[in-house]
Amino acid sequence: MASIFLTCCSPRALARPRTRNPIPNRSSPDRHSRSPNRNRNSNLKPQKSKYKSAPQPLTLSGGEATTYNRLPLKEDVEAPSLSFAATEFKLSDSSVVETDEDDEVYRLSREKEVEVEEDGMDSQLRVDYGKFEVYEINSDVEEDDCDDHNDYSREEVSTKTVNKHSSNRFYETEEEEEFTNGQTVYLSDFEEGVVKEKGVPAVMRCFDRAKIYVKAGDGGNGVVAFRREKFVPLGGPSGGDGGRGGNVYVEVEGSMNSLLPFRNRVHYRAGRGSHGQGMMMNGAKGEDVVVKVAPGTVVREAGKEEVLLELLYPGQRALLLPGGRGGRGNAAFKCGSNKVPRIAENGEEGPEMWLELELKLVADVGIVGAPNAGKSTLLSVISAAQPTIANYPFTTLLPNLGVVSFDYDSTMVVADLPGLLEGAHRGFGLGQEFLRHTERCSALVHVVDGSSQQPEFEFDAVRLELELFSPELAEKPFVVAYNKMDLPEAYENWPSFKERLQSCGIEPFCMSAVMREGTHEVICKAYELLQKNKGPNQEFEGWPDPVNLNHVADTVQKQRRSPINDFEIFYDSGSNIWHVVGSGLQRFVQMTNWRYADSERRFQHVLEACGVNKSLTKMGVKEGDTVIVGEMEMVWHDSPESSGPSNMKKRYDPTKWPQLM
Ligand SMILES: Nc1nc2c(ncn2[C@@H]2O[C@H](COP(=O)(O)OP(=O)(O)OP(=O)(O)O)[C@@H](O)[C@H]2O)c(=O)[nH]1
Ligand SMILES: [Mg+2]
Repeated sequence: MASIFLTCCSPRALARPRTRNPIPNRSSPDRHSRSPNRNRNSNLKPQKSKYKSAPQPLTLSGGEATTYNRLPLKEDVEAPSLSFAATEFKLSDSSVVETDEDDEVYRLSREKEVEVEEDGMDSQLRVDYGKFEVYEINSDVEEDDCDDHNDYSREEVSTKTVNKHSSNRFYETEEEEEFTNGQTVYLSDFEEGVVKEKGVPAVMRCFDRAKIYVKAGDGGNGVVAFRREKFVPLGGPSGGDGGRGGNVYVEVEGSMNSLLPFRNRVHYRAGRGSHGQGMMMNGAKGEDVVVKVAPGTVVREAGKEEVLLELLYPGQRALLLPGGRGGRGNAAFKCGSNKVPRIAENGEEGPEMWLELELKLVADVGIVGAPNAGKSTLLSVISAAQPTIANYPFTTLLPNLGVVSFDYDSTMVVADLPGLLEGAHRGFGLGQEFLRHTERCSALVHVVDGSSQQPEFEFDAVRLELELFSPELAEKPFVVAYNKMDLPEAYENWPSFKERLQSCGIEPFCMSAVMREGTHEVICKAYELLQKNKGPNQEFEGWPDPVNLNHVADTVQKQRRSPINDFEIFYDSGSNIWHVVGSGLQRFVQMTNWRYADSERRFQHVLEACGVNKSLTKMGVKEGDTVIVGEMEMVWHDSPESSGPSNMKKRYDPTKWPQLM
């Protein structure tokens, strides 16, 4: 385990919530303008002699804020398990923090010692580095995060951590602390997969993930009515059927490129069908609801792995949940033996479900690289996209898409992703949050900041992160674009970088994104790779079979059509209760309107006809036993002429009566 030293501010400062953005304010004079004019001094094509004679000052934007990402050796990361319990990582040769053996919580994967200065008191604070998530974000996102109601409460998490460290004054007042090097640390439980969720601001989390509730409309009820009209004696039953409930559709909206709208709306309910009316008037159909998602959205049922839908192309529409059938009115029950039926059905309940949406951007080429390498600048140069560009790491918090067009026929969609940090595959930084968006890319462009201290290591770091995140991702064809060639240090490093990569069989490209030099070659190469490795986007020929998209609705319909005599019986010997379970039977119970006298008779008849009574007798039901079918609870009575369940009562009455004192 490793240790790290942290300088603490005054306790007052600690107690106060502090911005997580260690980056200079936008209005701050420290911050460099993104205008290419600042590079006017530097020549477009650096000439060695010129830089030697009059080297450009290192204050040129683009070179100074580059973060150098040193990665641990791959074996060091891979060897230990990432599980929570008692795992040791050796990230450096620093001293290992002693942890309390009794407390499993403190036995974490990595620990770094933090030196704290507090009110003149210098002390060595032992901080469990594994509990921190390190990232930098910009302040407007932070605000967004704060007002998120669905957000996992960071305070909750911190409180837990505070309790664990209750003996430590530093943690009693502080949930976040800044490292001296400008990084902000949040306390959170270090549990694989959970850390990322808790630490990532809502706007970023909701960018490509959402959880929504959908419900198809219930069918309208049928009614009992009789025709009464002058000169029409015995007009007969005239109760109309209820209207069908509205359906739930999921449709791909081409203009959407995130799932952020689902932050504002979570519940999608289709309208219920109108009830039938007298004079044979059927109810109106309920209003459909269309859930619009971005191209590339994967739909799952909440908590399940199985993918229900994968919606890739604008205009695709899937019928997810069909609305409930309208109940029949008494006119529908008229028959030769019963010309005056006093019975009508309830509308069928519409199915409901919680869905998890996940967006994997449909891009042909993904631009990856360390923070501040110039990825967004490249995208802005090659496409009409206008991503935010600034001279500090993690300017890009959400992926940006741009369309590169070579001519009318050949275009490709390019995604600029947030920068990758050391440990990104374990949730550090932001990049990993969005790495899955490259899974659908056919090629990658690695932008390397040539002005960083060791561009080769920066490149290796990103490669390693990709590999650790997903080996398939690392196998995708890629172009290496060595950026910022207009800066002297980049120019000087280029030969060694090129040599190093060539020795590995990679032919790197050099460019200056700001000066728009060399970018065309890079993008042409990426296009060439794309053509060679056509992904799912290119394989698409024509619209997919619409029946496939409606398979969820088909399953629901199939379930609805299941025969009424398809049931199972379970016996609870402790309480003498017989449970009769079968979707056809349960649906029948739900649609029976018990207010009408004929309904109970019909129900008894159905139980007899579909063999429930016979099966119960065979299984040994006794006088007084309870029989439960759907929401109805009955008592079994043996009688010589006809035995069967009677004394029906609803198991749970949904009506909530006010409590009278
Ligand atoms: N001198 C020089 N500066 C560049 C060049 N390309 C980008 N920059 C500068 O580098 C800084 C970072 O550029 P971005 O495009 O925001 O970098 P990024 O990789 O998108 O950064 P993140 O979004 O934070 O990961 C900006 O100040 C750019 O103006 C270049 O070719 N030459
Ligand atoms: Mg960027």
